[in-house]
Amino acid sequence: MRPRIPPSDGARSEPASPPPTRATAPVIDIAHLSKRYRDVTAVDDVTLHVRAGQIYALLGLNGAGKTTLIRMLLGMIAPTAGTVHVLGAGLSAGDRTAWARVGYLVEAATAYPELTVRENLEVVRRLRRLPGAADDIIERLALAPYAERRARTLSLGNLQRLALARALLHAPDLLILDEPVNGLDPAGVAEIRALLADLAQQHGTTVFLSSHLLAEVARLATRIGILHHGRLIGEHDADQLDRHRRRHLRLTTRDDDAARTVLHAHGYHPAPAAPGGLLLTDERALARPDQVATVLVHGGVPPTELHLEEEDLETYFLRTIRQTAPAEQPGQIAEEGTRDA
Ligand SMILES: Nc1ncnc2c1ncn2[C@@H]1O[C@H](COP(=O)(O)OP(=O)(O)OP(=O)(O)O)[C@@H](O)[C@H]1O
Repeated sequence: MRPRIPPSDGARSEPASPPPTRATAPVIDIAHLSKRYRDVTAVDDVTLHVRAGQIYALLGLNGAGKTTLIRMLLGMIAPTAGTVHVLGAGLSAGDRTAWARVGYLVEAATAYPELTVRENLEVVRRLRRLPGAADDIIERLALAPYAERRARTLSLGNLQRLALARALLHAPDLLILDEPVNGLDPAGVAEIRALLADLAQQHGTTVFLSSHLLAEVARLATRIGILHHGRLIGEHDADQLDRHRRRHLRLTTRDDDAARTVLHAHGYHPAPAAPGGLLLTDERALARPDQVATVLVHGGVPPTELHLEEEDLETYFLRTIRQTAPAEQPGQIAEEGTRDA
């Protein structure tokens, strides 16, 4: 276990209303952050906080401003306005103590092409003066079969694993990852998801990551921010996401007009569905589909099919984005949203 942020100094023995301790202070504290490039506002007045142990996923389509925000977080570029604090410090200010506790991966994974996977990790280990060998991290990132291969011969997915291994080698308290699952196949995505979840749950590592794979990454996060055109248009605790996803009861009968009349008579509000059948969104219908079926049976129009359907995460995210972008054509957004890595 790595050292945790100490609690308040304990000089007083009596419990009192807790003062704001370092343990409760955000690990990442971003306030009114903006970055403008001539006529492009890449990041627009973003305020967000990431707390210790959270896995915060910043989700957005290509060009939403994710990389720009992460580069400001790491002090690689200067904000046009606003402030950024990481572990209580500004990383750009060259605070070595904070840097020693941060692992990061930004944009395309790179490595020394002529060195093997193991040698690449050894370089980082020596630079950081870390004890031991790199075997543990090689195992954890499933890189053992490639340990003696030169980096230039690796697939994109394995290069990404190597980049993650480098970011994790010094067991950082905070991991900042820009598109960490880029180039990985679905099995690779699932592995990285398990690894990050384990780091957060078993070791208390805080993770801040960005991705355009909305649904894929949302399943890993404990908190989600949606970035669109540089603006943070929504934030949710992951366990609250289900509340926001639309649900409906889809039913078909042999006579939809008769079914609609029966349902109306019982206080439901059916709407026509495409390509046929009816949709119900009444809370009462969603909570008790069996009662809807009973009403229809008693009314002489038994349902031939009855499904409780829930919007998937991808659809939910795209709807959220679309609602804040009325000027755009839905088709454009859908295309953008389904674009692959
Ligand atoms: N150095 C730069 N000069 C001018 N415009 C830039 C620069 N860097 C980024 N941008 C613009 O800022 C916007 C946000 O880009 P950014 O790379 O941060 O988005 P992103 O969400 O990371 O996208 P992607 O997933 O495609 O990497 C884009 O319109 C991009 O063209």
